[in-house]
Amino acid sequence: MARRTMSLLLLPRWSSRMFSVELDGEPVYFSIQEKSRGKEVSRVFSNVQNNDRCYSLLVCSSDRVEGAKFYAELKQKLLREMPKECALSPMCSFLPNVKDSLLKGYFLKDTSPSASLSERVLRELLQHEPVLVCSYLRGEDGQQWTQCLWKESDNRAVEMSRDFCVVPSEAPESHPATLNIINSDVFYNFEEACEVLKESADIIPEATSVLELLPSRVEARSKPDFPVIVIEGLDATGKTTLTESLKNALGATLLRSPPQCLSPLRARFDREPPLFRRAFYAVGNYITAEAIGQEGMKTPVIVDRFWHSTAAYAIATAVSGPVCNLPAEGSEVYRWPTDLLQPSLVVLLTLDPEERKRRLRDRGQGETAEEQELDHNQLFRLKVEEAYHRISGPACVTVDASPPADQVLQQVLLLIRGKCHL
Ligand SMILES: Nc1ncnc2c1ncn2[C@@H]1O[C@H](COP(=O)(O)OP(=O)(O)OP(=O)(O)O)[C@@H](O)[C@H]1O
Ligand SMILES: Nc1ccn([C@H]2C[C@H](O)[C@@H](COP(=O)(O)O)O2)c(=O)n1
Repeated sequence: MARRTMSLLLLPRWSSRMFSVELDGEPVYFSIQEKSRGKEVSRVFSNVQNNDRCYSLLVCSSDRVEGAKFYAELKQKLLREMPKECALSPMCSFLPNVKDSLLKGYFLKDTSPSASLSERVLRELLQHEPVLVCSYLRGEDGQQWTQCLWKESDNRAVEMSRDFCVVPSEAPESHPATLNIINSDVFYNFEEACEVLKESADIIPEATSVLELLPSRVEARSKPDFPVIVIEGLDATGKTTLTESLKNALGATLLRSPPQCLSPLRARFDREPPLFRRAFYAVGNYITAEAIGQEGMKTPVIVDRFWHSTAAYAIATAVSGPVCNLPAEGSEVYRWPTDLLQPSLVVLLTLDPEERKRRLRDRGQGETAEEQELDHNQLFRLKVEEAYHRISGPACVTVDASPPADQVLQQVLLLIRGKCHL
């Protein structure tokens, strides 16, 4: 196994860090603080029995491509190699309010009879991979827990200090994922998204094919002469139906993001971790923008999904838990990219979840993993919709998509005529 590059950035500030473990889809926070009597036990440890063992693993790579790939592989590796009694919860560590300080990993609770298998797997990971490994020791009072960082040289667990222990913490002002959204989940200019594809070409050969389809740089084009109308919404809200009708009604050109030329590569990137998947969709918007620039000189242009989709799905996936965990309205994560063509109007189709499900069932096509997630996970659906609403520059205009298709069309035509003077 090749030795991977390890970042030492966090070690000296370990005690300033906060930790978050996902329990039932909700982050539970703790930190490492000076021991004092009467502190509560963190909820993370409240159901740990005497013979159970707890560990944390944090990915700590100085190379973002390697780190993203390894984080995705780590889960599979742990599921494969750890004892079957070992439960895995996503966790992270971060410096509150410090951008790019997020380290992702897993919290492990091992209830198997012996420590030998799990400790062998963890020792091997520590030797060969960019990970920090900690184990947790219950204090003599049977209540407080100490965090022990494993030392790399001899694979021994080293107690940070008996004077420091795990204590529950209040949720930070913003969800930890927010600290790393920019340029990991959402890209705010063409160059940043391209850079990820360039860096990943060694491990994802298809990245080279995507790069070959891209404009060499994004040219500052003059605004198209004709209006550009983007139709957004969750799957099965009626985008395809409406965009086809608008095309006919307005004599418009219909474009999509991602564009047709990326279709053969899409499934490959949908299987990749968020860093690569999101960079793929981000550059797709720029290819579509090129086409909008050309077609918009000749006819009105209708676009089926654009930047709002790219950002809203990425933010909603990155941020766990309920809608209130999303970055607040007005946050910089909702801003429009500096170099991406701005449409004249963005329409967001909204639909009652039951009606959307009925339409999905009636359509009977396969769903992508993210579409299945939307179906099963009410919270995720709410977060995507809310993120759509918060994106600005241009903001979207909501249209109720539950009436019959011809009525939705008339409603949107009214909007277009009002806003775009068509
Ligand atoms: N206003 C409407 N009333 C009833 N059914 C509709 C309406 N609009 C679309 N449908 C039907 O709902 C289903 C989903 O519509 P459509 O494919 O247009 O959605 P979509 O948003 O493009 O989905 P996706 O994003 O998954 O491609 C289709 O079977 C379509 O015929
Ligand atoms: N411009 C776009 C278009 C799509 N996506 C992503 C977001 C979802 O994962 C999925 C939905 O697309 P659909 O299956 O309805 O074609 O694709 C994006 O990020 N940016």
